[in-house]
Amino acid sequence: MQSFTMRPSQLRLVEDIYRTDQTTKPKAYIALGPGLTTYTTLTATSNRLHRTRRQLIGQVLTDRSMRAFEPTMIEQVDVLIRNLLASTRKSEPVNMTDESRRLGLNIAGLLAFGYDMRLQTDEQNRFMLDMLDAGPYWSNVFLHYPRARTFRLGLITVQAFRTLREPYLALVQKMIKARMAEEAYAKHDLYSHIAHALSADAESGGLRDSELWFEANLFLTAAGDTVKTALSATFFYLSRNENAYQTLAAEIRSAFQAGSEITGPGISGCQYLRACIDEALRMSPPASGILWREQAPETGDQALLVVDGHVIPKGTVLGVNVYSLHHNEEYFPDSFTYRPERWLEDADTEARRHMRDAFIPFSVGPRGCAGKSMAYLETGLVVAKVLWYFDFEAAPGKLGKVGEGHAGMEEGREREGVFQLYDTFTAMHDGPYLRFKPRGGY
Ligand code: HEM
Repeated sequence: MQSFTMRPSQLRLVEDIYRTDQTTKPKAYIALGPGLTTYTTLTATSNRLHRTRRQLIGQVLTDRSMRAFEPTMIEQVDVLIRNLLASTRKSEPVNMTDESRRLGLNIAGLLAFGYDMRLQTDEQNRFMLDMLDAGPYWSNVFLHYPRARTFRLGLITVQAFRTLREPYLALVQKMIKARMAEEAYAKHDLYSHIAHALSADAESGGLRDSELWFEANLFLTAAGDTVKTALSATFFYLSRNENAYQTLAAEIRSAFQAGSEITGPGISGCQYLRACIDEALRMSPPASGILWREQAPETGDQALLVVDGHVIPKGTVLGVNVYSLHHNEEYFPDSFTYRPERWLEDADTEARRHMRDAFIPFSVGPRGCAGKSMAYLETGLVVAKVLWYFDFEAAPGKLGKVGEGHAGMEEGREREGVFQLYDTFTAMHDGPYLRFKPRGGY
């Protein structure tokens, strides 16, 4: 008789399904890409193709590259700070989902195309945000139900999409044209890192022009749409948990002498900040559903995929639901309570190790997020700068309740203290509406 597990089994599933090169993305993932025959780093079903692509695009996402990109990011965060300041002059509450979407997508555009869409200050290009809501929504439908493309639903979607897609593609074309008109090293963006690999033949691991721009386009969703949720959720929980708010405010306000000192290296020492962000990512993961996998064809006909002691038939798709794992009481006691302190209790116990292993907002293994450092840098800078310059609280009245659960909503959505997400592979949400008050002489 074989004995398999001393470890709780959801962790074993994460280990066997994700922390391995025996699995890959199933074919249906193509729905998340630009077309039915074109793969990107995110959608590649061949692990070999994936490795090459990941190596190429990974160059612009390293810690070193992020240090060079940081001033551009900070300029955008400062635009947000000015917008929040303007809201205080008009005494208007601010919807943090809207602000975070504009900021997140604008920064993604700067890294992907070296192009400033000015989403935070100008209405003109904000149709991009509608496409980035509709795109993941429908891609998620087709990911789970690929045959829908061939049915009437497919036709209806194509029609509905056309009005959103045309201006979106026109702006993408404009960004590409503008970028190609400049020297490769004129900006610190994806192009500057991988222009050298363009037009090389496939054998040498190079990229065709169009493939580069599909990867750049992937950044818009991968970086824009996820960071928006991380930020909205962090602000939601801070505005409802006085202790966490006060502890974090004290940390940020004692760590820096001026807002201009808030930089990547500076916030890396702010442990409570990181704990607040991690706790928000745990409770409201930006990709909250199941990241499907199947046995990789490269493992060969004879290889067996064994998951938690079971042989999985070839072609079976499987995965772990991130939201449910992050709310598994075995790993996260009192899992619907926002408690950043859980990340700072440093006893090296088995329970603590299991908790860390069960925290997978960025997924894990070879197909885990390529932009994790960027995500922490961006969310950390925003939250720290906002708390440096402002005090904030939930807006009064009904507006202040937008984004939270309440009795009478569908089952599972009744908890007031929980930020409500709608799974679209990434997530849709609304709120929180916050009222800001400038601190000190700002
Ligand atoms: C809080 C923010 C973020 C979260 C929670 C997040 C989460 C994830 C997850 C769960 C995956 C795996 C998807 C799958 O298995 O299908 C992923 C992949 C990816 N993410 Fe992120 N992400 C975030 C921010 C970013 C940023 C800022 C970038 C920058 C461009 C980025 C780039 C990517 C890329 C390129 C992939 C594909 C990686 C691969 O397949 O090798 N992400 N992300």
